[in-house]
Amino acid sequence: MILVTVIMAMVTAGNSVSMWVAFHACLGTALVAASASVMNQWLERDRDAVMNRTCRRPLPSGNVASSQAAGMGWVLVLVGSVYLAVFVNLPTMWCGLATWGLYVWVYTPLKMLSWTNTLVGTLPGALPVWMGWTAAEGSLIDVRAWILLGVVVAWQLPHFMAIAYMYREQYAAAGYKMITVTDPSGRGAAWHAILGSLALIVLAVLSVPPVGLFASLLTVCAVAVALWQTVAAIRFVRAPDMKTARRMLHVSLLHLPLTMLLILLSYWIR
Ligand code: HEM
Ligand SMILES: CC(C)=CCC/C(C)=C/CC/C(C)=C/COP(=O)(O)OP(=O)(O)O
Repeated sequence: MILVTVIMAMVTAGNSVSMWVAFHACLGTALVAASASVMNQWLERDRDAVMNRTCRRPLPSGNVASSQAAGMGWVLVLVGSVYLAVFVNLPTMWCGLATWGLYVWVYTPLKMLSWTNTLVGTLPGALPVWMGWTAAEGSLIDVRAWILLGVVVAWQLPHFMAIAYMYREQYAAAGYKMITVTDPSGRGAAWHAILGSLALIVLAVLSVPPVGLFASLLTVCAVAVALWQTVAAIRFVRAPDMKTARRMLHVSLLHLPLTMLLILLSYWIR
């Protein structure tokens, strides 16, 4: 899904991108993102062993040695960054390194320190959008680059608050300071999800602007999808439990691809 956000941003940046640049941008992003995942699992190997959700991963299950993982993480980020610099461009490489640094060295340690970690984590989750944007030679002072970033930032709130609630006991056992651990009532998580969903309604209008009849129909669809996410968040606020949390997660997994499709359609008919 990260790569789908990259492709969506590349297309909507407005400069026609060759298939080769698109391919190189996706492969380079995948290499740097793979490194981020490996480094995250290397740093969290002991805590991953405690959680049922993560204990079967390669490091805690003993299939990969700690030194192998660390080596692989560093090689992947090095190869991925050089690849982006050579085959795409330097701004994309810098966006990739910033995403990687924020995820591995800011978000990952912050999970042990403060419930604000998720707010920080939304940035590396969304920044690949800017990798696609810069790969297409888009300017980062263009307001549309910020709107697209905002969509993926806001989307992660209902997405992850559902997960933080579903696995709150495992997170607590591993020592993570997720908001559902520091506030087990689920109310704090629920409000994050509501605010994220409300922001998604505004961002739906901004990212799928109603300029013309068919475009307005697409705007209505984008707002309807964001409202669907908001209703799931409201149900979770009113009764935080496994059922309402799982529903909110499932809606989020449909919300982002649907919104990206509508953004692409509204770009193509312009
Ligand atoms: C703060 C940021 C994020 C956090 C903390 C987070 C965390 C998680 C976790 C823990 C799961 C596993 C749920 C389970 O085991 O039941 C998950 C699932 C998923 N996430 Fe995220 N995520 C974040 C951002 C993103 C982003 C940016 C994308 C893509 C654009 C994404 C796409 C997905 C998808 C497709 C799934 C379902 C597939 C799976 O269970 O592996 N997430 N997320
Ligand atoms: C180009 C590049 C570097 C892309 C990286 C994008 C990326 C990995 C985004 C994930 C965002 C995020 C905060 C995930 C949760 O990790 P977690 O540690 O909470 O998940 P876990 O508990 O399953 O390990």
